Amino acid sequence: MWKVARSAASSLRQSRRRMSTAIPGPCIVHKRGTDILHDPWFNKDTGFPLTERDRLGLRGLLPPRVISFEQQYARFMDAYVSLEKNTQGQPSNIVSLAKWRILNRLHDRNETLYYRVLIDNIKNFAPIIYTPTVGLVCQNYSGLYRRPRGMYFSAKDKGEMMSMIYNWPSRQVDMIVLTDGSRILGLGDLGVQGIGIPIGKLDMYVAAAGINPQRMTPVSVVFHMIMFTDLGLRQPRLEGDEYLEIVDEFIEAVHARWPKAVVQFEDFQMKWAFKTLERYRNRFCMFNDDIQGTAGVALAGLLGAVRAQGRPLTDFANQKIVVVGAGSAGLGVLKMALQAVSRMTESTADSHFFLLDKDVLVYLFQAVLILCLPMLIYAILAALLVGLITKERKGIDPAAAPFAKSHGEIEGLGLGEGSSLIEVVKKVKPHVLLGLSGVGGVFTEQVLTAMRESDSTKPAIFAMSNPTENAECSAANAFKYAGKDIVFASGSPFANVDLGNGKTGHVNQANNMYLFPGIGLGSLVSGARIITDKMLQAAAECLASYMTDEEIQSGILYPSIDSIRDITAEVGAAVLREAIADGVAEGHGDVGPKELSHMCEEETIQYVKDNMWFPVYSPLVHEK
Ligand SMILES: NC(=O)c1ccc[n+]([C@@H]2O[C@H](COP(=O)([O-])OP(=O)(O)OC[C@H]3O[C@@H](n4cnc5c(N)ncnc54)[C@H](O)[C@@H]3O)[C@@H](O)[C@H]2O)c1
Ligand SMILES: O=C(O)C[C@H](O)C(=O)O
Ligand SMILES: [Mg+2]
Repeated sequence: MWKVARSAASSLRQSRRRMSTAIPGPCIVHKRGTDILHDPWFNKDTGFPLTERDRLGLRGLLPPRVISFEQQYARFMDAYVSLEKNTQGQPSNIVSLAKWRILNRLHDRNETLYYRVLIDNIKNFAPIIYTPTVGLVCQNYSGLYRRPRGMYFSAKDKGEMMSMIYNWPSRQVDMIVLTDGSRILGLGDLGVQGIGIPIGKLDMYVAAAGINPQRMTPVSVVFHMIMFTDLGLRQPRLEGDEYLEIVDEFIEAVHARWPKAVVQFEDFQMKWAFKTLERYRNRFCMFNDDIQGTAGVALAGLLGAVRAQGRPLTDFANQKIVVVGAGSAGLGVLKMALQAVSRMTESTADSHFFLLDKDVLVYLFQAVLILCLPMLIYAILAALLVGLITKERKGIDPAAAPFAKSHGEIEGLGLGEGSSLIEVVKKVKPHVLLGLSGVGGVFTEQVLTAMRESDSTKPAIFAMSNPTENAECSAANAFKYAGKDIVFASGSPFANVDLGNGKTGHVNQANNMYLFPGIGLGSLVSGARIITDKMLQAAAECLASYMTDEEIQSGILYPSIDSIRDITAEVGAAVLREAIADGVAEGHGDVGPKELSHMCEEETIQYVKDNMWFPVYSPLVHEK
C-alpha cells in the first residue's frame, strides 16, 4: 500500500515532466453533451475546462469546479490506497477482484486517466489487469460483466462476419488480440469468458507499446458450450473444417476492412494454435503469442542462465534442458531453442533437450477413470503416466516428434519411454528445468531437491505456467529445496525470496509480456506483410542482450517491468529492422520502406517511440 502511495507521487512528477513537453493536438468529436460524458474515450469527467464545456454543450451537466488532471489522478490513487487499507486481511482473491473492479470502473468511464495511471504504475497494476488476476476475472466474467468490451463472434455469425466487422466504431484498427477461449492460462476451456485475456493483453499493448486504445479490438471467437458460462452459446464446440471455416471467415473480414492490422492469436488449445499459425502466418500479419512470444522470452531467459554460469553464449548448445509439458508453449520454446543451437553449431544433432508429457493413453483412460475413481486416485494414476517422450511413444504429436529421444540417446543414462520426471532429473542432472504444463506443483520437493545435483553452477528453474496456483512450483520452494544458487523465473509474479544473511533470491517473471508488445508494435510500424521467424529471433535476442553482466550475475534475467516501454521500443525497433532485412516491410503511414531502410539503429528506436501513444487530455473540437 505504502509503495503504491509513494510511487503515485513520483509517477505524477514524471507525468508532469512528460506533459510539459507534449503539446496535445486537437481531437475531433462528432457528439455533444451527455453523449461525450458517456464515452470513456472522450470523457474527462470534472476535468473539462469551462470553455470546452460551453463549446460541447456540457455546461450545467457537471459540477461547477474544474478539477485538474493531476488532481483527478491523485484522487484515484487515494481511492485505490484506501481500498487496499480497507481490504487488508481479506482473502487474496477478494482483494484482487476488488482492485480489478476499481480499475475497470475507471476504464469504463475515462480511458485517458485509466491508461495514465496504468502506465505510471505498471508494476503494481500489471498483476491486476493482467496475469494472475485476469485469470480469476475470466473465471468470474459472467458475474463481473457490466458493459461490452471488444467483439464477439460465434457459430451463429457464419456468413455475417464481413458486415459485423463494420459494426466496430473505429475507422482504423492496428492491433487485434483474438482468442477462442479454449485454453485460458492453465485454467482450461472458459469459452466466451476468455475475452478477459485479450482485454488484458491489449491493456499491456497500450501500457508497453503505446498502441492507441481507439485503434485496437479484443475479440472472442467462441463456438461451443461450457457449463459455467452464462454468456456464451450453449452448443458443442465446432470441430474440424467447420471450425476452420469460421476462423477463415473472421480473418478475411478483418483483412478486408483493416489490411494493415496485426492479429495476435492467444490462448487457443494446442491443436488449433499450431493449425491456425501454419494456416495464416504466410498470408496475414499475425502471430501466436503462446507459441512464438513465449519462445522468445524463454530463450532470452535461457541465454541469461548460460551467462549467469559465467559461460559464453555458444555454450547454450551444451545445456541440458528438461521441458515439462509438450503443449503449444513448450514446443514453441523447444523449436526456437533448437534454431538457436543450429545457428551456434550448424547442427542440431547435439542438442540436449528432454521433453516430458502425458502419454496419449492417459486421455483414453481419463474418461473411464473420472467416472469410476475418486479424483485423488485419478490424479496419482495420471501422474504415473506422465513421462519422458521417446520415439517409442505411440500417437506422438508431429510437433513434438523432433524432440522425442531415441533409444540410443538415453540408454546410457538408464532412461526409457515414460521415465518419470524425478528419474530424468536425477539421471540427466539438467542445467535447466522448465515447466509449461499448466499443472501446479509438478516440481515437487523431491524434483527440486534433485536439481541440487545439476551439472550447472547456477541451476535454472523456470516454472512458467499461469496463473500463480498453476505454477510448477513457488519461488520459495524453489530456493528452499533446489538451493540458494539457482536462478528462478515464473510466468506469474512471486515476491523475491529472503535467503537469510541479507541475501535475496531474485524472482524473474518469464512472461511473454516482455515480447508480444514489441513484436506487435515492430510489425505494425514497419508495415510488415507477415511476421517471419527472423523477426521473432531478433525480438528474443534484443531482450536477451538487455541485461548487464552484473545484473545477470545477481540472478536478474529480465528487466524490471517499470521499464517496459523502453524495452518494447527496443524490441519493436529490432523487429522492424529485421522486417526490412527480411524484405517484408511495406512501410507505415507516410513512412515508406525505403525511408525505413535508411534509418540507423538509434533512428529506428526513436521512430518506434514517436509512434507510441501517450494519454493526455486533448482539446476536443466538435464537428457535425
Ligand atoms: N509464462 C508465459 O509467458 C506463458 C506463455 C504461454 C503459456 N504459459 C502457460 O503454460 C501453460 C501451458 O500452456 P500451453 O499453451 O502449452 O498449453 P497446452 O495445453 O497446449 O499444453 C500443456 C501440455 O502440458 C501437458 N501436461 C499436463 N499435465 C502434465 C504433467 N503432469 N506433466 C507433464 N506434462 C503435462 C499437457 O498434456 C499438454 O501437452 C499454461 O499454464 C499457460 O498459462 C505461460
Ligand atoms: O497470459 C499470460 O500471462 C502468459 C501466457 O500468454 C499464458 O497463456 O499464460
Ligand atoms: Mg497466452
